[in-house]
Amino acid sequence: MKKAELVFVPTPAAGHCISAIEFAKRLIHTDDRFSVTILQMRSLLNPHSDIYNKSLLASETRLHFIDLPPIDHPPPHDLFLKSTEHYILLFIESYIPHVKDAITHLISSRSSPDSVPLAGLVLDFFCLPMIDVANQLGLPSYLYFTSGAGFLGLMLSLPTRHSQIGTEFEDSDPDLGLPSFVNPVPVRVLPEAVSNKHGGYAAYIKVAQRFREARGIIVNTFSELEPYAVESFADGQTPPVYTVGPVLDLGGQAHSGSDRVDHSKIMEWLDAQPESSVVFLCFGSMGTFDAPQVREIALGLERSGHRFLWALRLLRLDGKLRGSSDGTELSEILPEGFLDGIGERGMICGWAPQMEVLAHKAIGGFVSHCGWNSILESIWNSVPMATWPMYAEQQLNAFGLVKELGLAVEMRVDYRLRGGEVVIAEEIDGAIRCVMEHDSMVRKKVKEMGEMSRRAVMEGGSSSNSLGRLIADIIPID
Ligand SMILES: O=c1ccn([C@@H]2O[C@H](COP(=O)(O)OP(=O)(O)O[C@H]3O[C@H](CO)[C@@H](O)[C@H](O)[C@H]3O)[C@@H](O)[C@H]2O)c(=O)[nH]1
Repeated sequence: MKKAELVFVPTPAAGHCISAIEFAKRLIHTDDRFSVTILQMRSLLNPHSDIYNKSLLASETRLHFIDLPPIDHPPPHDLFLKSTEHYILLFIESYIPHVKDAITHLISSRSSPDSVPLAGLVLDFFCLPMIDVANQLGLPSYLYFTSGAGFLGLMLSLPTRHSQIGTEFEDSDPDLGLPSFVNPVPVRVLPEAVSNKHGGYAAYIKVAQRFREARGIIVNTFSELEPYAVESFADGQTPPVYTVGPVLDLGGQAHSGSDRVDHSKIMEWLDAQPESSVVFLCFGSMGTFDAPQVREIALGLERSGHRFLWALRLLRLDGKLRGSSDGTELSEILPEGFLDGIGERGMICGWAPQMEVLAHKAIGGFVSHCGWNSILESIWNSVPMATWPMYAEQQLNAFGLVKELGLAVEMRVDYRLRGGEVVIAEEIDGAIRCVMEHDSMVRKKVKEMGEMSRRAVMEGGSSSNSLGRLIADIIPID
């Protein structure tokens, strides 16, 4: 039997890395000819990855991890504050020599005729400059895209616009006609990077220019969710696109590190709540708020009168709470009497077992930052969302959910607003009421889409078939 080993290079941040690992698991569980080696850079933002990886090593015999040596000169931290995307790209590019060494070593260790040959690289989108390494070593490269097809369409369109216009987007630019969206897309919902003059735009262009060099693009979506976008890729220029999603950490294993808050307490509290009565607020692996915004959320929750579970993280990446001193107690930030007043009506935690929470019958709505994994998890569990995008492509995802798909209620948030503006309690209250009480159409659509998402990955479903086509491309039938 012909076997094949793939080398995955994920961006070392939770939203990317865990998705890539889950896809690797999907691949090896679907076809026992595959094994996967994952090259790991030092984690940018996910200190818990080690715990997860160790547990996987014990259970997945065809999944291997190689820790790349640390880089000598990481980019200066102030670049991160000017443009996260620029920083991440520089960080990843510094790893190229280590990636090349690791793969060269893997190839030379398989020189005997009965060893499993390397069949290609699977790269995260920030890792696309590593296509050069693959080319030098004579290996094909696939892109594993951890976000949706709508955003993929934007990335594919950037090189053409860049060759014609050559500069960053401006807020005054007219709405954009993107093949991956039915409606014209306002520039204000594009990722901040495309307007960023401190390296963010240049980083996006650099990466976007490599997309069409991939042998195939694997996307964590399913064709029933974004049919318009998926069809737009059949343009004769885009490499084959394989929609393989939802790829999810269904067991919630990846996010259950031992130092997380007491998950069983959260689940016990949910068990005691009536069906569909709790609104869940959670903002991804990196979403944090400053003190004034935390207060407004608390006031919004109070006004709405709904039961809530709020995954609240105060600390920023620099370890400090903006507008407050380090180590500020929650009770000093929240409105007076809030913690005493909520009684059994609400629960605040630092990190929630999101997948498990969304699957719980007590959850009636989800206020989400619209990270792509959160969106898929919400759809999978048929939970309607209220959108609160924060950074990266989340505003575009929110636009897609609300305007194109009708799967979410819009909260008016302009994440580009800087300088102390907050989303006020009235807006938060309104969105919570809308998602919990009024929008039966959204609820119905999410339920239908949730069912479709589960069918997509079953045998004969669209994503399962697409994965089959990908496998046939990697190991062609003789
Ligand atoms: O308290 C928490 C917070 C998060 N999660 C999990 O963490 C993951 C978060 O992923 P995602 O929703 O995609 O958010 P980010 O971590 O912010 O993901 C990054 O990567 C995504 C995929 O590329 C992008 O869509 C986002 O914009 C980008 O910020 C999900 O699986 C959640 O279930 C928890 O389990 N508990």
